[in-house]
Amino acid sequence: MSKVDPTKPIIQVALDLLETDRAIQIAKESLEGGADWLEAGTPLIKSEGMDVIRKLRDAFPEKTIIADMKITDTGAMEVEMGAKAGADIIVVLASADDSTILESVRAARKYGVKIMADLISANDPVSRSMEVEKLGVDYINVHAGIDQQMEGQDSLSIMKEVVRKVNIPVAIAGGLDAASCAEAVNAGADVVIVGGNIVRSSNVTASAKAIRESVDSPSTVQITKISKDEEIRAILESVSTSNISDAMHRKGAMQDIFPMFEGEKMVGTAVTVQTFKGDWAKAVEAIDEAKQGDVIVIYNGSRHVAPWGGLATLSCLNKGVAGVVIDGAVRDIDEIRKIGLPVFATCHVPNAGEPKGFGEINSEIVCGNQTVNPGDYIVGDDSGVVVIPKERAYEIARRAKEVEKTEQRLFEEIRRGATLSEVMKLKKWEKH
Ligand SMILES: O=C([C@H](O)CO)[C@H](O)[C@H](O)COP(=O)(O)O
Repeated sequence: MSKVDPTKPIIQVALDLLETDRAIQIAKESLEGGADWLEAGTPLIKSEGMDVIRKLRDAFPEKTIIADMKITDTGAMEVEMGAKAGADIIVVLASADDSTILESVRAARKYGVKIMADLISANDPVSRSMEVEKLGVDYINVHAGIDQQMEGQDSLSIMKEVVRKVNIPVAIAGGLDAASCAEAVNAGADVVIVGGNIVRSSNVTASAKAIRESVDSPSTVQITKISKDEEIRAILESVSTSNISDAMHRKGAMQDIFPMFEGEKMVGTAVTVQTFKGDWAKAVEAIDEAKQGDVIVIYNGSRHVAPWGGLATLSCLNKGVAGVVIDGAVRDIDEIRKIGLPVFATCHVPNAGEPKGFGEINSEIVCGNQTVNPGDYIVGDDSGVVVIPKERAYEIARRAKEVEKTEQRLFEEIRRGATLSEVMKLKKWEKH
């Protein structure tokens, strides 16, 4: 049960952006959707300095403004900066030394502001929450950082313990959406801090409104739990290969592999095939090894003799195979188009080889100049094919989703009349 007002938990929107003018516009749209508090996010403060707090204060004189400074040292000096710039609540790292927290609290009392202690990366967050409460902080934030979220960490289970141990209001942050906000409120969160799922949405007001509704009526929100693999596949279905390439810092894209017809999306886990020029046996036998939702990834190496065609493609449908990638040629494009299974290859030719039987199924291969291991996630669309190592699949999927969200918001701002370089302030961010 919330310690502040159980009927109206607070929505704090984290303006994790780089530019003041975009932050102010997005803040306005979030408030229209029902957000309560405005947070100058850490990246925004680093990019624009304390001036962004002054500008937020001028633009929103009545609103509670949080400066997410994540103070680690010189507590008094930094709290003074935040307070004099116009913040109401200043964020100190709970993992900072006790001396820094005490100095922050003393300065906060002097300047009439409050302190929120952020438990991000604290060694023993539950014990530390009790310690920082004793040191005098006003709020605790149980927080899974953005990089931590990408690796699957979340803050809800820790928050459930923290709310039982402290008497001050508890905030929660870490990739919250409408459903997880409802869960957090049900578990006793007083403040839900939402960044990406509001500020990078193409419709900020609607996203804030959805969070407002779930926070105000948390018991009506349906929570569905799915497996990691289902979650990875669902995210990869919703993003593009370009989003994934950005998330992988331009690694993972196969070279010289193209869709054989357009408009097909393919997501699945690799069954790998090493075969040889003019030999199609292993490529076709791999269909029998494949499970529902697999992608058959073949190295063949010939541009002139195809190890794959229409009959093999039709066989894939019977096994629920999600698609085929061939470093080499494919034939029967007209049949494959009718069958509708996504097939990606180097080129197409009419010639087939023979079923000689050389090669391996499910060994490490190189396809399109990328190493592919069995079980790696393979995604294809009109831009090409990317391979995601299975060990990093969840993280890359989550990061690709963040890339997609950022782009959706940029699309929206360009649609309103700006150009890409204006929105991104390209000149300002060129290397000095
Ligand atoms: O504090 C945050 C992070 O460390 C970057 O500064 C975020 O504002 C916080 O995690 C909320 O953002 P989302 O996780 O994107 O909801």
